[in-house]
Amino acid sequence: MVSLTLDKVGARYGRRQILFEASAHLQGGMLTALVGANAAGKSTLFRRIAGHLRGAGAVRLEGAHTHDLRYMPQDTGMTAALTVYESIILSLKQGGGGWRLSTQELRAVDETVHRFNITHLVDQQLSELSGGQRQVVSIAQTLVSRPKVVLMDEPTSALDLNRQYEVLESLRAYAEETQAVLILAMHDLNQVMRCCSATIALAEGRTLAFGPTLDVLTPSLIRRLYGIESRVERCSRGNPIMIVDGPAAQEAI
Ligand SMILES: Nc1ncnc2c1ncn2[C@@H]1O[C@H](COP(=O)(O)OP(=O)(O)OP(=O)(O)O)[C@@H](O)[C@H]1O
Repeated sequence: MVSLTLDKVGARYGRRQILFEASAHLQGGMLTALVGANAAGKSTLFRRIAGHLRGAGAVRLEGAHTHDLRYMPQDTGMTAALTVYESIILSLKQGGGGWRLSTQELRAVDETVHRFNITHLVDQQLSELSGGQRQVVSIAQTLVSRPKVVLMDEPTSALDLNRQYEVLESLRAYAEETQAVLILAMHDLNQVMRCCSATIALAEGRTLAFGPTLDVLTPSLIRRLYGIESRVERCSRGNPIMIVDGPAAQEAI
């Protein structure tokens, strides 16, 4: 089992402190959401965990090494003159090991292409993809090497409703199969409630709450995070959904 512990993690850009003692303990095998308002520090926390930024506190991995970690930033900028298939192979080969593909590696590429339902895109040039297609290809590139720790910055922000469901289900299946730690920075709280077992809530660089998603995403926390009045109800299938009533009164925040 893989686990990731954030122990009073801090981070700064130059002299500006962005993260303050962010703490959480994440188990593998499920999806964890990272939520918070714009500029709360979600991407900064990912950069700190990925080792792109230094800072106070400690990031501890158990059952995995730092080379097992993949970070998919918000803007993946696909400019290389490659086909989708070539780009996924390139991602697999980034860890080294020469250019010859073993049967196992070929199987990993094909499995990933199937998992994310992009077989029809494999021969297409990256430059010819739509925004949503690029996002799914980027997810495939991130997971092809079967990393044990995965940080994804808004992985479904460009996807239509159907594709969001499909991709989040595939990510959940990947986490279960590999027992990997997957953290997804997300703004769609309904998708978070549906797919993510645990949630970290970040506000102004501090972890306000961490735990089972439905315990974290209470109306009072949502009011505090976003200044929004909301309530949680059940849809016709019994799943929790968040109803937004509107902006909270200033004195209530
Ligand atoms: N490279 C950088 N240099 C200086 N400041 C930065 C840099 N990147 C981000 N910041 C600042 O750090 C703060 C947190 O930004 P971050 O990108 O981590 O927020 P976020 O929670 O991911 O936001 P969003 O939901 O809008 O993507 C912001 O105030 C931002 O201006």
